[in-house]
Amino acid sequence: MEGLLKTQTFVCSCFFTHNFYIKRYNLHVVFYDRNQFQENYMKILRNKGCVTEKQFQEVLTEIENEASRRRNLGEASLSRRREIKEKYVPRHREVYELQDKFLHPEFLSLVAEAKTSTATVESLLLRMSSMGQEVYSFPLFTQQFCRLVLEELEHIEHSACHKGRPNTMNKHGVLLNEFGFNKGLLKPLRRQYLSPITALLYPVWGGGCLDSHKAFSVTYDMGHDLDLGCHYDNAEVTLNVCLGDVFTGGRLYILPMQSDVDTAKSTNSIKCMHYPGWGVLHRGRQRHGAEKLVSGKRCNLIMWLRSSSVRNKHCPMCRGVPKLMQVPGLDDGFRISDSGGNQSEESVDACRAV
Ligand SMILES: O=C(O)CCC(=O)C(=O)O
Ligand SMILES: [Fe+2]
Repeated sequence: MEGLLKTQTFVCSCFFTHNFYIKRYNLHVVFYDRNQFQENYMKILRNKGCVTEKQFQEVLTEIENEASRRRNLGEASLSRRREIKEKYVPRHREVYELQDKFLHPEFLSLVAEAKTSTATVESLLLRMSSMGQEVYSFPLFTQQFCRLVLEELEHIEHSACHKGRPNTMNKHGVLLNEFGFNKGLLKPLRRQYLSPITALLYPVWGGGCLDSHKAFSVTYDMGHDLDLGCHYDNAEVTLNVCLGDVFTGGRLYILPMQSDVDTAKSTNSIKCMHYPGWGVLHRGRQRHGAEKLVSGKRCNLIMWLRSSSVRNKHCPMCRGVPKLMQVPGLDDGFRISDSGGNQSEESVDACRAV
């Protein structure tokens, strides 16, 4: 579908009102206006140490700035893409085109197995590690490819072009689609390599009918962010791949899903060490965060994998039926077909989601 028809892209209107993150108080909030905010959060914030009028006003200003940034985001993204296309000269052109030699031999064998008609979760588990609670880890990229990507990201960071930052929580890192990583690298990675795996691992979460993604890098360093607060992703399935560098600490922790706690499947959180080249797959709505980096610098590639046939029914961020808005420059993976039904890229008949 994609590439033949012009895909109409949408965001849920909650993007402009929900999930504002106040890092200082480690709090996610909904913001419609000052009165509603004061009524809903004054007490909560006070309990978290936001006690003076000045502190409260600072929080308000921060959220209003973020709300305004989101309103202008589509336009800003389009303008950055124009600038990048005109001015950015890559350092390593080859990393923009996926080649099998970038992929770890064990990952290629995992994908080959996933593509067979006899593949099962059990047969995949002979080639990947289960961390419990539908969290899986496996080698994905070669060290050499990670090194090239890290150098490219460094080159991007030092370039004069404006950079789109991943989201409210990650200010250090870059939106990879704006720099042209999607077409030749990330889209083929999702379609040809990840989808066969996610179809088996996450059938009820849209793993069999992924049709878009949002990808970005995240960076933690001694001079700036060291950790990441607990959150869930705007994704049906998330891929988190460590690119390097040399670091200690910074483990990914993943909390049990409420449904797993209810059925007593698990009450323990999972801790994943990051190894350069290794990827972790988890459900996007499973709450998680990054522990404090102890030394060095860590950079990871995050792909929020999306399935329109799942999210069209249920927005992962506000948890309601999405109120779709078309905003030039913004795409949160919701889709509407010409006939008004749900339509997804490559997958309508292949979708195993319920
Ligand atoms: O830093 C990490 O490994 C986690 C990043 C993450 O969860 C996110 O950006 O959504
Ligand atoms: Fe996340």
